[in-house]
Amino acid sequence: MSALDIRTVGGSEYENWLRAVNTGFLSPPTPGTDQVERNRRTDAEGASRLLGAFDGDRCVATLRSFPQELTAVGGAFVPADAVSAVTVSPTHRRQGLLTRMLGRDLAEAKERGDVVATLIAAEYPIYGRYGFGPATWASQWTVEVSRAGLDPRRTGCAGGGRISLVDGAEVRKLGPELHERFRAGRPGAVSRVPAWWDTATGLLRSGPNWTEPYLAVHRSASGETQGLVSYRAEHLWQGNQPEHTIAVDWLLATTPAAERALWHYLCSIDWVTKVTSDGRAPDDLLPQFLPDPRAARITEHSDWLWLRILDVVRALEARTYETSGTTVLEVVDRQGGYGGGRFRLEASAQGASCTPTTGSADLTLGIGELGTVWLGGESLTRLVALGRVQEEREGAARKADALFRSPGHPWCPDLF
Ligand SMILES: CC(=O)SCCNC(=O)CCNC(=O)[C@H](O)C(C)(C)COP(=O)(O)OP(=O)(O)OC[C@H]1O[C@@H](n2cnc3c(N)ncnc32)[C@H](O)[C@@H]1OP(=O)(O)O
Repeated sequence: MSALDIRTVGGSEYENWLRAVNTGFLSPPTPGTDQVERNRRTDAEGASRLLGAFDGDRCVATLRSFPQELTAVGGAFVPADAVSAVTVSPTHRRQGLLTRMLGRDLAEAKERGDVVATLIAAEYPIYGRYGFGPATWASQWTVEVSRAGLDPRRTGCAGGGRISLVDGAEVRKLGPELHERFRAGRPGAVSRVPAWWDTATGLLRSGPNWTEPYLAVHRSASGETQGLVSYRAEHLWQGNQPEHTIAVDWLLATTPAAERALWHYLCSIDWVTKVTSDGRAPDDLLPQFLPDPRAARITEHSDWLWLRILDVVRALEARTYETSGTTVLEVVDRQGGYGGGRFRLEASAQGASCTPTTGSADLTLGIGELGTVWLGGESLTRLVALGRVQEEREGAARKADALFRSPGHPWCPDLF
């Protein structure tokens, strides 16, 4: 283990710390004024906790965490310790700095009473050893517009809704409230600070290469804002034929009608032959909005949000369950003191109770596996088949799956 000093980073060390973040992420090392301004704002608004490891005057390792709310199955907002900007400079890797920084951050999160820790993993093998498991997945979709079967003469919304192009100021006004309604209905979604909207609309920029996106809002017939989309055009002329691509930065909707209208709008823009979007839910309704669903293809699919349960009792009591039933879980946590133990979960439509027990277990699983099934995006039966969860009683995984399953896949549209 490295003997370097790890400490909370204060104001005057901020740019030194940011230089280390850029170095770890292989970005140009010296932070520009745009990046410093944007990150300072985001960190101040988000009440970020910054850790750094110092070798002499130089910051060589970084970790940022901040308070977040994560939507559980059923819509409750659960307090989370969101972890990001994890870097160790190439000169100081594999000396235990990540282990020390994350150990300290998770211990403080547990002490504060956070129920889970969350992060987006840069590489799959890093975080499993710390009790994290993948809990949401994201897909990249590509729509071949000419195969979609949409009528090119129709641009209107069904049901009297309306789509308007708007500027950044309007999105900053409408977005936060729309997002609050959205995240209440989507397990896996996370809270946002106001700076998220300033960054998405260019008021805050990370560097000189920023270009302005197109922004459109969907309003229902009664005038309620139900959807927002940000997109850009990638130009391609084949001879004298336009074959442009619309690349969606993000698309949020609170009703299927608004979602359908926004995708149809994007597919109806003249000159456009392809519409692409990263980071969508694996069970996105997009293909089913098209007369020919095969026009929409998943071109990439990967794990996205990772979860580390810090408090098994509160995590299991915070979510709802599809049916009534009881299961006893032996939860193995290699990092003692966080989440391990044997727990009896009793679930019904009225709520759930989870209590430590000495009764015999139905299933034995790691804390990371519990994180993986908690949002309903993975099944215990599959994890048993993979040898990652052990059935202590025949049929226990299937029975527990009936409790844990959720009507839709969890989805986290944010990168943090
Ligand atoms: C939430 C986020 O911010 S995700 C971003 C993560 N950061 C990056 O990917 C930037 C580039 N990488 C790095 O900065 C560093 O390599 C880090 C942060 C991933 C790891 O930092 P280190 O200080 O080297 O990790 P540390 O020495 O504590 O390693 C602990 C264990 O994890 C293993 N490990 C660390 N990084 C990796 C990796 N990328 N792939 C596989 N195993 C890894 C180590 O081998 C070690 O295993 P061991 O205990 O069996 O020997």
